[in-house]
Amino acid sequence: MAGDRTLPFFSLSRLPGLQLRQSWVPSLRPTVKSCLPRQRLVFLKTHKSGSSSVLNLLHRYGDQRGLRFALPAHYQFGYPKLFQASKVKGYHPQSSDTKKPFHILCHHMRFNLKEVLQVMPSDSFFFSIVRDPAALARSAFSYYKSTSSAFRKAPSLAAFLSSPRAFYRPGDRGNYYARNLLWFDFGLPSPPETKVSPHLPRDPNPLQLHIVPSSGAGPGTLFQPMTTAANRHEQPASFGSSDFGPSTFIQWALAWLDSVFDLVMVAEYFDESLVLLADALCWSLDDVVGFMHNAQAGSEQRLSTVKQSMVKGEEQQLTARARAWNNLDWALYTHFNRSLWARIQQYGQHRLQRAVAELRARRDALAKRCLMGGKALDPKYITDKKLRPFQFGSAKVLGYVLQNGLSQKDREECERLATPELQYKDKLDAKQFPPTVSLPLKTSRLLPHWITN
Ligand SMILES: Nc1ncnc2c1ncn2[C@@H]1O[C@H](COP(=O)(O)OS(=O)(=O)O)[C@@H](OP(=O)(O)O)[C@H]1O
Repeated sequence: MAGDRTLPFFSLSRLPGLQLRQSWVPSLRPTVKSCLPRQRLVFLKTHKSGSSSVLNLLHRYGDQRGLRFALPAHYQFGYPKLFQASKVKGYHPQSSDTKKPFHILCHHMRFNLKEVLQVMPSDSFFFSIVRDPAALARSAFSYYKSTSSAFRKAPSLAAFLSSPRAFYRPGDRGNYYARNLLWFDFGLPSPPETKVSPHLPRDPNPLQLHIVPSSGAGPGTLFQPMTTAANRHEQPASFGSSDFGPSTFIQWALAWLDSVFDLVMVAEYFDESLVLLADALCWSLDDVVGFMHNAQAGSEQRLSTVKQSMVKGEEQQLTARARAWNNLDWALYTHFNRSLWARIQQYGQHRLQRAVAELRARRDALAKRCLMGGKALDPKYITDKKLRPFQFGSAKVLGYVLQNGLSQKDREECERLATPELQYKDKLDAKQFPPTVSLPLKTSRLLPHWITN
């Protein structure tokens, strides 16, 4: 695979199964650093899945090392439209991987591999995070209550999930938040009730598949994978199958994601995921330790629904309905949950447990040192604008207040850990694009031409 890194553009370097398998081999000797820290990263920031907590560690890592972020003009890359390279601030087309100037691409987007690879080298580390669709639905319902027309009409999440079609119409305003949000964020199309043209473009993104109305070709001609490098390798058996239907489509989409993403974290196993992330990137535990961001007040009970053993009947029903309604996300979630645990097995369960315990101890120590009350607080206590999270949705978004009397060094470190994503993005933006001093006209006229040109 090393050779692949030198190949131009996207087509040859991210092949199903190959790069993935190699980058998934965990390091064997944790104490000896024989690897080089990876610093070209693409993080697909999925919605309502713990992604802001990951963003904070990426912001800090890049900030402290002077890495260049591919930043949106505002806070997202034209979402819900598919990502376009032209939305990156300071982007200029570069054909060669080595000339691509950015290290980290990590703000909200709808994933679009072809365009991402216009901005980021093809050997970047691609990762993302998923969350149990039941927990995600609870979070999204509260956050996007007024944004999604389906949620807006529904009196409660329970009412919505008991008869979602009474409230939900696919193309209506903001309704990507109301169903299969992860699938949408990964840039995947809906599976065929519709059918797929056999003639497909040279494009690695399944969104570019030509989906034709179901009155079109017969079932045997529904689908062929795109004419990319993938064609130079064995196609998975299911591709040629004559009974191609939604489940085959889902399997194909998951296989495609496996070929693109080096790691998909799972919010319910956040710390386990962080340990694997540090290992895969050759980063230290200190690089990945951080605080939880963007939690909504009252959500503690909602977290880790898959781990709760004693959920009430109603909650169980709601969970089951949310997973069924978000069937594509459930397929994604179970797939990546399985991959995570396979990877944990490879890493070693005991070794992982020790690392997770170490990570938590470091987080606890940081919380004690940095945070008033040692935990996230109601925004009414957060008067410092730099630290107050953006308030949106029907619940309060929690944030942090720093301890008094910190040394300057501690204060800087604690502030980095506690800074919400929007403020941190603004800070990085100001650093990468320092405001140009605009001199009064009279003065600038007096300046020599080599300064003004
Ligand atoms: N470490 C960790 N583990 C598990 N869950 C976590 C974690 N960090 C954040 N969260 C929960 O994720 C929700 C916010 O997700 P995002 O940051 O992705 O939201 S956003 O799309 O950027 O607005 C939000 O969920 P709700 O509180 O249920 O709304 C957070 O509580």
